[in-house]
Amino acid sequence: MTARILDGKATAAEIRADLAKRVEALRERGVRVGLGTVLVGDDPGSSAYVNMKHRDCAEVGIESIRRDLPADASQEDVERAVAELNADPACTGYIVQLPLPKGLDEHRVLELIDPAKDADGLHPVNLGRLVLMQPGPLPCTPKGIVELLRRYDVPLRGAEVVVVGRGITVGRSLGLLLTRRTENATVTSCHTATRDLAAHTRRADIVVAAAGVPGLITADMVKPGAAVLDVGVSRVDGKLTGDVAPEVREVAGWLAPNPGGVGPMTRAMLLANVVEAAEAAAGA
Ligand SMILES: Nc1nc2c(c(=O)[nH]1)N[C@@H](CN(C=O)c1ccc(C(=O)N[C@@H](CCC(=O)O)C(=O)O)cc1)CN2
Repeated sequence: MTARILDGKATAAEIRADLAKRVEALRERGVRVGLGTVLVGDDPGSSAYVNMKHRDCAEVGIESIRRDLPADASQEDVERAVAELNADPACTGYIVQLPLPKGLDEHRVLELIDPAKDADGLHPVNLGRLVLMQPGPLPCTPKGIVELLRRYDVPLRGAEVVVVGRGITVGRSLGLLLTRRTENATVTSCHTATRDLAAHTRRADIVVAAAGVPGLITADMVKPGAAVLDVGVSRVDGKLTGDVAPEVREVAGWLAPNPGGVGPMTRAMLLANVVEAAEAAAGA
């Protein structure tokens, strides 16, 4: 068996085309849509992601607002940038690119974001809404994963999903999303203290690998026909490397590769969150 590719790049392009029409409809009603980003430091990965987010904005017709701060920016500098974006009427929603350089208090910064402008869904109020299964902006990577699975008709209801990694941007939030009544999956959260990872993944209908350990998921750890989504990001010899070994393609039923799978969906969902916020504010 060779896995069907869950093509996040193509799917994200379709989503952007749809969002461009919605942005145009808002513009015709006099509503401006703007995405802000706060980038601290010069980490090449983070800079590349932020550049891609602004390139996507240009394609869709969303205005870009950038706050790029140097690597030695203080906590006060970052908090000032957040306060400016909270107050800026041109900014519909914004994100603080993570991770922040060491020494900065990430939680404190996320707490200062106006929850109504939280395009990442990572403010404690919005994460609380997710826990309570109330409407609100959803974290972009988990939202992108669910959208990708839906568009490729990967069955979710009652599916056994193993999520490897418990970070807030992916693993932890994804578990909350997939156990909502609209998704109805059964989720097992695996992490560094999981005793027998392979025993869990072999039982799974869907494996989401977000550990950041290159090649962690090997073919013998995957049930034939399962869906495998590679969300891990590591740089090996300067090359982006995922958590899923290449041979998994011969066993899995579906595969979201890395690059080209979940990453572009993360960016598309960020734009979707901004457009949804603008539409809600405009009563559209
Ligand atoms: N504030 C946030 N910070 C981070 C998030 C997040 O959701 N919000 N997630 C990750 C990184 N991330 C978003 O910023 C992200 C990851 C991957 C991609 C992407 O398009 N990847 C491409 C390939 C890129 C490359 O070649 O390097 C792909 O997978 O095809 C975009 C955004 C951590 N930080």
